[in-house]
Amino acid sequence: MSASYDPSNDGAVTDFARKMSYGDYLHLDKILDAQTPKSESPDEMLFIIQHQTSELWMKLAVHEVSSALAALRGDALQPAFKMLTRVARIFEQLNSAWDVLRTMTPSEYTRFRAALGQSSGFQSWQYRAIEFLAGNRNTAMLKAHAHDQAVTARLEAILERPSLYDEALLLLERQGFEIGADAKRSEWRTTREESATVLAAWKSVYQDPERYWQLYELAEKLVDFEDYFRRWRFNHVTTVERIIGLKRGTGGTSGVGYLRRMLEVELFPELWKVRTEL
Ligand code: HEM
Ligand SMILES: N[C@@H](CC(=O)c1ccccc1NC=O)C(=O)O
Repeated sequence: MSASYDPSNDGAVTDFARKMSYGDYLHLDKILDAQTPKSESPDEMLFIIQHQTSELWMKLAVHEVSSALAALRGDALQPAFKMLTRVARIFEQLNSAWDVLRTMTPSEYTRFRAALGQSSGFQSWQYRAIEFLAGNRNTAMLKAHAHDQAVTARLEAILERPSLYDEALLLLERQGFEIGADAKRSEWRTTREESATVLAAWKSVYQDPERYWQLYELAEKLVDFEDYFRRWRFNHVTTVERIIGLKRGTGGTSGVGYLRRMLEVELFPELWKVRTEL
């Protein structure tokens, strides 16, 4: 291609005075005007963009998990599978993003860390929404959002209804499996108790995949989702240790100690336990 090539001779549209352009459609004016570093550090831009892009991907994850949950409720398994696959891919994307942030050294981060004040990813409501939607429901996590009525209302609305895993268990029941206490719940705000009855139901599914192919596929989609989610947590805690060591978090927690504890959280416990049983 020569430097004098003019795409408008090829039909490229160039007059957007009265037409919607790429930037108009994507509201790039808003998005690209939202990076305001609080320090002189040249690395703060990386930190901001890393978080903003993560929040955009999380927005899509919230959207997809919500849709998957509704699809399961309506017995539309194929669409739910497609959405869950997409959620796993989003997490893969979030996981790769750590490689960019890891290029920031402790010395570089220290130059702007004080400017962050007490803000922290701990206050990411979209992250909490994903956890709540999946089924990890610790209502104590609502406290950090009490100052924001709109966010609190959105999180409360998620807690009012069954989680993704609850919907998977209700589907098991509709397909004829005994799920015990999970079939009789009247409130959804808290994380359910692990159950031997549910474990036995999943065991039957895994012992005869040909017979229960759809439930088997659903179980593996959920495990895939949790697998990627765990990798995200692991990448986070490793990056955090690499950058701030064992310092307390700006959000007030013990930092790496807190994040290591969170590595133990299981979203779909019986789906992991069933492996030992086969
Ligand atoms: C320099 C990079 C980072 C450091 C040093 C860091 C540090 C921490 C620490 C210490 C915590 C514990 C809460 C606290 O007391 O502050 C935390 C929580 C959290 N961070 Fe980060 N973080 C980093 C990057 C990120 C990125 C890129 C994201 C993506 C959005 C993120 C999202 C979160 C979330 C969602 C939590 C809450 C986790 C939970 O409650 O299980 N962090 N972070
Ligand atoms: N908790 C971090 C600060 C931090 O990482 C952060 C601060 C503001 C916005 C997002 C953040 N990312 C993840 O926690 C720290 O203790 O250094």
